[in-house]
Amino acid sequence: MNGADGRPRRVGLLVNPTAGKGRGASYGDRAHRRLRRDGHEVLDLSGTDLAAARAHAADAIAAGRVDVLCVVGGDGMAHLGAGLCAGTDVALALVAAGTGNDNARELGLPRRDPEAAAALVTCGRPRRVDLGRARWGSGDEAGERWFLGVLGAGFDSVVAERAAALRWPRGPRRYEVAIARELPRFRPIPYAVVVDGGRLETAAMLVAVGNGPAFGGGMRICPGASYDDGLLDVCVVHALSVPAFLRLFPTVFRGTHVRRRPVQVLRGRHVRLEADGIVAQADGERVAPLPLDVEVVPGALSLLGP
Ligand SMILES: Nc1ncnc2c1ncn2[C@@H]1O[C@H](COP(=O)(O)OP(=O)(O)OP(=O)(O)O)[C@@H](O)[C@H]1O
Repeated sequence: MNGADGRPRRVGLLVNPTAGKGRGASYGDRAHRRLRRDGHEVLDLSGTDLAAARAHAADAIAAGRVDVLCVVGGDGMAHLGAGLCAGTDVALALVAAGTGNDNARELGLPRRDPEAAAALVTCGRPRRVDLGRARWGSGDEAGERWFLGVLGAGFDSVVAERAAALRWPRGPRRYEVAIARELPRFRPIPYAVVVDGGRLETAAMLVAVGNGPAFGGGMRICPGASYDDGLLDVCVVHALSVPAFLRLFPTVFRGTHVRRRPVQVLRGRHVRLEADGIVAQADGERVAPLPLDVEVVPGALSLLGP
């Protein structure tokens, strides 16, 4: 079937109904209606959970049944979609419906407007963007994960692990509770960070590897990162007292923390992160315990943008 512009569009639609405190379900319906109205053939690949959604979409892509994958959700869905489309000819469309939407915002995509976002399938321009690829383990234990925005391994990911383990409260408030519990006991983490062969050993609060600039709902942890420069930005927040760490926190939303002395920014194509007991998160999704090797893969994703 042809799209409104005459180009063939078989659209795999992947909706996370839980995204944005339940906004995902209605945004998914609205995106679906818009795609159908624009004349596209829509294949609903959504699942009851993340694993089912991933399996449906991976099967459809492997079988050559879709030209475009349209994901409806937050950064977690952008993460999933980027990984599914990486290295394929299937273009990704993002319908931002999350709480953070860091990638959609930094990529200049519509937010809170599912019709406008879905319309990019018809009239958007495909743009090649870089992806990060994290690899770990060997043999049967080996794994890899693509990511679009930021991979974090430090205080941020310790808090995320803690929040995931909490039964109560639900939603973003669980991060506030997790921060309140972790902060008093948190000690700088001994890391080895190897960027293009240059090894840095340091005690730090966190290390973030950015293909894009932001994570955590507007925190521009790697403000100089660009999705199409063929490089990863690495932000190291060296050891700080808890009060000094708290004072640094608001500056991260503006990205001005990088001008402060305890913060160091490195840039390169390959990054190895080593630390004991730290589990990395990327695009807000759990990845794997360190050590990890991260590389940038230039132009790995075709993204539909304005
Ligand atoms: N049916 C489903 N399909 C996909 N993911 C689901 C589903 N149900 C629950 N999830 C969970 O939703 C998480 C991703 O949420 P997503 O990022 O899309 O929204 P958000 O957390 O509200 O937004 P943001 O990450 O931008 O703050 C995944 O980790 C996954 O476990």
